[in-house]
Amino acid sequence: MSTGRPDRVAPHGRGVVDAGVQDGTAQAMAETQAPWPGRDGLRITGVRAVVTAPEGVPLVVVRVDTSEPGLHGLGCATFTQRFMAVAVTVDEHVGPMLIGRHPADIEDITRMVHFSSYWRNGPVLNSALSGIDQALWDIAGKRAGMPVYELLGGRVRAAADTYLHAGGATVEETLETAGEILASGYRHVRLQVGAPGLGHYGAPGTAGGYPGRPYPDGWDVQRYLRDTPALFERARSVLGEEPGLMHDVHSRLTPKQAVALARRLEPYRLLFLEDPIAPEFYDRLPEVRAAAPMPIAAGEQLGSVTDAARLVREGGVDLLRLHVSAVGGLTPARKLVALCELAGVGTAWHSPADVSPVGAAANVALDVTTPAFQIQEGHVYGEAVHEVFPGTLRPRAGYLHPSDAPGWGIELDEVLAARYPPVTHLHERWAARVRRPDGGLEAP
Ligand SMILES: O=C(O)[C@@H](O)[C@H](O)[C@H](O)CO
Ligand SMILES: [Mg+2]
Repeated sequence: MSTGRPDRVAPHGRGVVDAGVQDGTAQAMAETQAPWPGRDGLRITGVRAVVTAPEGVPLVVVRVDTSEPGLHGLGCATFTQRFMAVAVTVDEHVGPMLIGRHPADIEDITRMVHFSSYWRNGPVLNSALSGIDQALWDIAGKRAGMPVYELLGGRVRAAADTYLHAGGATVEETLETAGEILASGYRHVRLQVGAPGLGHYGAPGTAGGYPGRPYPDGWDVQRYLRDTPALFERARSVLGEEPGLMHDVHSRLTPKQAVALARRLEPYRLLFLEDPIAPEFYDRLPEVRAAAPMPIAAGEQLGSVTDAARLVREGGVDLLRLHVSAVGGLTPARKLVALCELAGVGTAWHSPADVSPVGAAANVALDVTTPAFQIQEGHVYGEAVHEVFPGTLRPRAGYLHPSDAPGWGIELDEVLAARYPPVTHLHERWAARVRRPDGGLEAP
């Protein structure tokens, strides 16, 4: 792993002598090799994680090297809240199993890695798996001379329509930002408004907003249930009928509160209402969805392909909203896409600042190759990200067009990446403050 922090740099074999990997020289493990001959002599020669935070958010990518000079692949393994755990999983546990394998055996390699821990799934293991999976797809594309979207069967649309976030301290501030986003060419915008104390999710608060309460910086659910319909009522009168509007509850409501909010928002015709309830209660999403007048989008916190499939099969979502790396990468995600297509469920992949540009490119490859696609969350990466990851997609008139370069079309400048060392506990410092005014912790 390369993190730009010398104290954390951990080359293979750090203090641990492995049966197959010694002295930092990668050697193939006999047991993890395919029981069939490779079509040619190409082999995986190295696997490592790189952690970098060019815009403050720690990103994890995996680089897989091969025996062919210059032929390597990149995959997104970003789980920003636990980036070090993912990097160690890649470097110490998973990477060595890939040495000597032919990079074309993506399905077998990812199944082998998945089964090999016996206890499997979860965001740490799946993010590591995604890093290698997407890197192998990148290599496959480069070998074929094709962008990954062609390997997936080719386009069914030109580009992915995206939305950005508008979140202000007041309704007017939120709508001002929303107006700027719409004026710059986007057709859809996610609206969040602030509140006293912590603020509502995605928008600022005011310190000490609930004086005299046990926790004056808290978040008040009843206030949220009043503020949100007021935000959307004003939004329609200011922004008009045309823009697509959405809202992220960020999983803070009970199923009944979620239904009440959804009904109050009906006149404003949201494109979707996101994460109305916490993942712990996903078995109650079907009842929320059945009672909600607008499409329900959920799933960014899923860390299991099985749980995601259940959400689709049991009628919990109108729009499946995966953090693709958290379910294990492109290989499991494309199976879920096929399930969505067959079940009449749409897709709206998670892609804010804590998805790497490689992951964002994987999202777009899925978006442009499935009829199930509905909309894509967008994030305008800062220039530092473009420098570290040359080829990072730039939205054009609100659309993300896939790169036509082979693979993902994205490279990684590791020298520059090292200039942006990751900082721990950014998200945790925020999440630990999400409490009600009585001091009780809330799902963040
Ligand atoms: O839909 C979103 O973009 C948010 O839910 C963020 O992904 C979440 O706060 C973690 O970064
Ligand atoms: Mg969200």
